Amino acid sequence: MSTRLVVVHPDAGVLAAATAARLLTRVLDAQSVHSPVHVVLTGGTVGIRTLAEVAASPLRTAVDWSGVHLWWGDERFLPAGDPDRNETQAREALLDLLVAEHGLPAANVHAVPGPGEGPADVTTPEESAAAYARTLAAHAVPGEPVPAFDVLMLGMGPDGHVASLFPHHAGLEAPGSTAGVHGSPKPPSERVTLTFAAIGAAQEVWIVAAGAEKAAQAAAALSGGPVTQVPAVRAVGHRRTLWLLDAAAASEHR
Ligand SMILES: O=C(O)[C@H](O)[C@@H](O)[C@H](O)[C@H](O)COP(=O)(O)O
Repeated sequence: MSTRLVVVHPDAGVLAAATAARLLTRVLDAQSVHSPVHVVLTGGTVGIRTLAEVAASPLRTAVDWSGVHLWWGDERFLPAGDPDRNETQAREALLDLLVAEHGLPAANVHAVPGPGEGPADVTTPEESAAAYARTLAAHAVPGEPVPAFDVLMLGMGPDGHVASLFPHHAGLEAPGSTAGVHGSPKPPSERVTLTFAAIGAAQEVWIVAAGAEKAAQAAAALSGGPVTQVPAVRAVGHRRTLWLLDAAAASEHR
């Protein structure tokens, strides 16, 4: 039985700082029980701001990063190092620091292959998705498609998308654990995303959203709107789903 919690913070800055503290203590709790710990990161302004808050937190030194694996819920299909890649922004905000000074093995950072990357030398979002799915499966319990992610973080767009799962898009019903995306309404148009099946494998799913422009879709998702219109409604954790909002994004939720 999955439980749901809605937590509202006064503004985006406090939301990012609180989510960073929550992530660090959740990783600490998880690694006191099992290793490795798997965390899925998100792109977007609040997602990256949360990583910067982790980098600024003294609590980061309490985590044994050698036993943590980091993944992405989605990625823009752009060349390695492109400033618009979620990976690039995450490395700049936090991951480079964790690798350089806190013992996070570089091999534990599982980037989604961009054009020309990876052993498969991918050329399309579908090839990248397939390569990413193979890596996910290689780190899963035998027979499972993806690891049992301890925490899977998601931002939410004003249209209610999470990861790169957009309203009325084919990705909503994609089989398997990953999918290639074309025609994304949020640029760039080509992306790679986890599917809802992969998202649902997470013990905890955290949807982190700030801003009045998210209020209508946050309220729609929380009241159970159709997934074709508000994909975030299907972002549910196996054990727990947290909606972490600022007051503006929560302003239409009753
Ligand atoms: O690749 C991406 O763009 C993100 O993964 C995307 O899903 C993002 O999290 C939402 O669009 C929210 O973004 P903002 O927090 O910037 O509104």
